[in-house]
Amino acid sequence: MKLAGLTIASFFVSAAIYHVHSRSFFFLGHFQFYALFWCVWLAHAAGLLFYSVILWPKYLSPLRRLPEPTEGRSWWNGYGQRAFFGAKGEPVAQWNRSLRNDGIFRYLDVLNIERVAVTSPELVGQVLARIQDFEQSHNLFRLAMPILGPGIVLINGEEHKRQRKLLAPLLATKEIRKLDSIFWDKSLELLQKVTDVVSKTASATGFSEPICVDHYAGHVTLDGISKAALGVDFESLKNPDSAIVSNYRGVFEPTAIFRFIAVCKIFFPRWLSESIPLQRVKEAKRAIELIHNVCRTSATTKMRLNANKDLTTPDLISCLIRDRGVTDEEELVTHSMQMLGAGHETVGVGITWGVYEFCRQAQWQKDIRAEDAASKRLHVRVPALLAPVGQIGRMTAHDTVLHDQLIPKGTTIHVSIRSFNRNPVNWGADAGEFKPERWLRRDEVTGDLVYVPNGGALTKQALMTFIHGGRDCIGRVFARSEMLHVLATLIGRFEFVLTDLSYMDETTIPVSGAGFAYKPRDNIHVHARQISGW
Ligand code: HEM
Repeated sequence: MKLAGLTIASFFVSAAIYHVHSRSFFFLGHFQFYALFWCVWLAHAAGLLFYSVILWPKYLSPLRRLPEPTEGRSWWNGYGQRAFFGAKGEPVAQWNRSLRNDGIFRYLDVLNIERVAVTSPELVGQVLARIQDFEQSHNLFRLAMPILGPGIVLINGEEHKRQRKLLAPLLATKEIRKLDSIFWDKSLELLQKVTDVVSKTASATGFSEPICVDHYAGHVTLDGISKAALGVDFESLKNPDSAIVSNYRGVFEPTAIFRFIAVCKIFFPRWLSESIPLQRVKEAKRAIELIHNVCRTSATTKMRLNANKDLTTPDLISCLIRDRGVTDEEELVTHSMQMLGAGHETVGVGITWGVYEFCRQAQWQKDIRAEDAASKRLHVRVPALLAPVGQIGRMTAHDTVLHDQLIPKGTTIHVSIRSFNRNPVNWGADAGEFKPERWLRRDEVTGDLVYVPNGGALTKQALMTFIHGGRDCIGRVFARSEMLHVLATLIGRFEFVLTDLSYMDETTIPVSGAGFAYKPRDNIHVHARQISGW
């Protein structure tokens, strides 16, 4: 928009200057006019850049009085490099620990664009509750809309409300139970795959060659969500190299090119970013086309079946058609894409971190096999505690006030889930330590372990993994159930150890800054050994 405005303004200014000097209206055929136009355009662009990179953030913005980190900050690019390469949510978590603040601070991002980080339970609660003031990030919309369509995760306002009302009941506990058989089937298929690898590659100690957890977690969850949401099995466990699977999974590879393309999508028009001559761009386009076709075919087949009263499958799209009367094909494709987008990578990354955490805590692997109901409930919560989505963004829909601070329209607000889940205000002085045993208590009378639902949290909404408020994750029951099935079967049959023991220290694991999920950049590899008797 800014680029178009700049060009139009430069055109008229150059035309006016040219006319004053030459007294002619026929400037379009003259070389001098174009030379003048580019000079004016460049002068405008430099002025605009100076204003937005220096003048506004440093001398004019009402946000400049908020506390902010300054150590190691570039004078023109703020913490842009860190934001580009770093893991989502981690910088805000670190600044929240080191910077004196009242639950709200500012930091400068790429080209000194201002970001507001909100960290205290009260302010985070307000940002998540006031969804008309703090909308879904427009950058996320620009990035994901061409892939996922105008669906619930990306849109705002009345249409968001309508879609949420339509979809949320389909993901309630009662409905998710109907999908259990899908989760079991897929977990067993995965188990067989890993069993094959272990029996083929086991050494004298019984441990297998390195197994890439991300690979299997990504495939089992792609199959799970495609079957449960669309009623179509992508069969990625069976055929990981099929066109649809390899292209689609490639879209989520958190490489530097991924990030570069994402930035281009934010700053440049869609036609331009989509015509970048990179293999990755072509593959992504191909993957989206393939998936769209699958979603469309599935929707039309189901609508036909429904017309004959033959639609009996429990998947979400079938429920939308049969029980909620949705018959618009385009809308069904959008819902399918949103479910695939929201419910695949997130759960896959959750399972990866779950296996990682079990490797760090060998005793838990034994506990879970001991079938203690309370510790089982605790341990399957582990991936959720680790927060597969590190941070969310919101954008102010208009000038608004938060904590007596005026926040201009269009400002991006960041809530670091990583920071919130480990904030002493929420969990006490030992918040930084990963202690899932917070969720367990020994009953004084019976001596049994009892599961404590809120984990002894000091504030009501301390666990932010699925966030809270009017845009909280409607897929949380689905996610927990799928993770439970997959992890319980894996840990039940295998003992896992990390291949790289330096990774026992969580802080040594490089995490990708690309993509939506808080994903290990170089994957997690483990050795697996089959437990006798399982
Ligand atoms: C461990 C796995 C998951 C995690 C950590 C997770 C986390 C989140 C988070 C943090 C949000 C808020 C995003 C934002 O507002 O920017 C969200 C929204 C959402 N999630 Fe999940 N999610 C998970 C799995 C799922 C699954 C399996 C589904 C669907 C089957 C799903 C469907 C959705 C939808 C539709 C929204 C948008 C809700 C709205 O805007 O009203 N999620 N999720």
